[in-house]
Amino acid sequence: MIKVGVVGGTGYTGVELLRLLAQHPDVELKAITSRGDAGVPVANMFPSLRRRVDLCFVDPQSADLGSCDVVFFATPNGIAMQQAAELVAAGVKVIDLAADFRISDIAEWEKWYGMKHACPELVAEAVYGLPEVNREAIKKARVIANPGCYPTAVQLGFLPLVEAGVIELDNLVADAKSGVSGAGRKAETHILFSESADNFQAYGVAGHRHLPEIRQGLSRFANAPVGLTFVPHLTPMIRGIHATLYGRIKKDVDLQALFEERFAGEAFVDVMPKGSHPSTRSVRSANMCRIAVHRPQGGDVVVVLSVIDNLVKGAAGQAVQNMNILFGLDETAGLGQIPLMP
Ligand SMILES: NC(=O)C1=CN([C@@H]2O[C@H](COP(=O)(O)OP(=O)(O)OC[C@H]3O[C@@H](n4cnc5c(N)ncnc54)[C@H](OP(=O)(O)O)[C@@H]3O)[C@@H](O)[C@H]2O)C=CC1
Ligand SMILES: CC(=O)N[C@@H](CCC(=O)OP(=O)(O)O)C(=O)O
Repeated sequence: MIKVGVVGGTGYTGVELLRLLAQHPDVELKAITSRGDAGVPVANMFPSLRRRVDLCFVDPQSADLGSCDVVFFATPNGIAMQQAAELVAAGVKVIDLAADFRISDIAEWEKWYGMKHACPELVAEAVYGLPEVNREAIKKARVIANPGCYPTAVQLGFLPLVEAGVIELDNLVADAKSGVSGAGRKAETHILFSESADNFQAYGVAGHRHLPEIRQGLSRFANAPVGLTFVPHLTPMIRGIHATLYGRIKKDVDLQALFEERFAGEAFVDVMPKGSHPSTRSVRSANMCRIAVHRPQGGDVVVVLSVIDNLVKGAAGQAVQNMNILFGLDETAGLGQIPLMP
């Protein structure tokens, strides 16, 4: 059994990790942290986990993380980078759901995240955990930077087009909508029910911190610089991201075949039949990205629709997928959930 620690077990991605890990055949949960709720049984806070998780939260300072095989950080940005080096030195694998190890350019990271990086040397060796691109490197990683939610939906949607040189790279557009759980469980005015329900709003148009992450990924796929306009929106649903992606076609290829071939054999990317409009509900609670590719009126613009559950393929599910790859398990172990309908 793989001994697992979760730092940040009281948050949304933390409890989602617990839901998935508690059903995983090869995992033993050893430590789940909370600063404010240390000593409280996990199942008291989350009755959905009654009879599945019998641990109490422990304070992160006193948690025995060094005896785990892998530790997930489901914490705000800037926490994992303070503890990763010590864990790695003790032979513990680290999977960070936050952004501490996602951006190779430290100055760029410090600019967008507004803090000094505590551990730049590990950024250089960390592997960006997008399995559909980096599977081989993930197998050997000591630190995995789990991708952001928007970056997962946007990169997977653009991947076949950018890799194959099918679209112009100077002016890609990603118009993305997220459910409110994307903002986490901490109290903030803009995510109050009376502010976010029956409402719809763009934000971060001038620059969102996922912009450099997406741009870095797309530039690597293309092996060339990429121009991207990224506009996120908050939409009144709990879970889900819907990304609508636009690019100008420069090479006339069978787009449906391109997508089907690129993702053939991928358990967690579903290329839908031609003409489809994937819904966020079709991936709710599942580790899945569903994609449809369109060429409206046969023109020179390609439109890709990419949907994920932000908490699963956009966070905890992808983190478990990375753990499976890292430990040589079946990549789908513990990730067989079928989305909830309705
Ligand atoms: N929500 C989403 O859809 C996605 C989130 N992410 C990223 O995952 C991370 C977690 O997000 P999310 O679960 O939404 O956030 P939440 O705000 O819901 O939870 C944050 C968790 O971190 C713990 N925590 C906060 N500060 C510290 C600290 N200084 N030391 C140790 N633990 C701490 C909190 O627990 P306590 O206060 O009890 O200690 C809580 O359990 C973030 O970096 C986020 O950006 C990534 C992809 C998608
Ligand atoms: C709806 C909402 O607020 N979403 C969050 C992004 C989600 C997230 O958790 O960001 P990371 O993946 O980088 O950690 C935001 O825009 O800040």
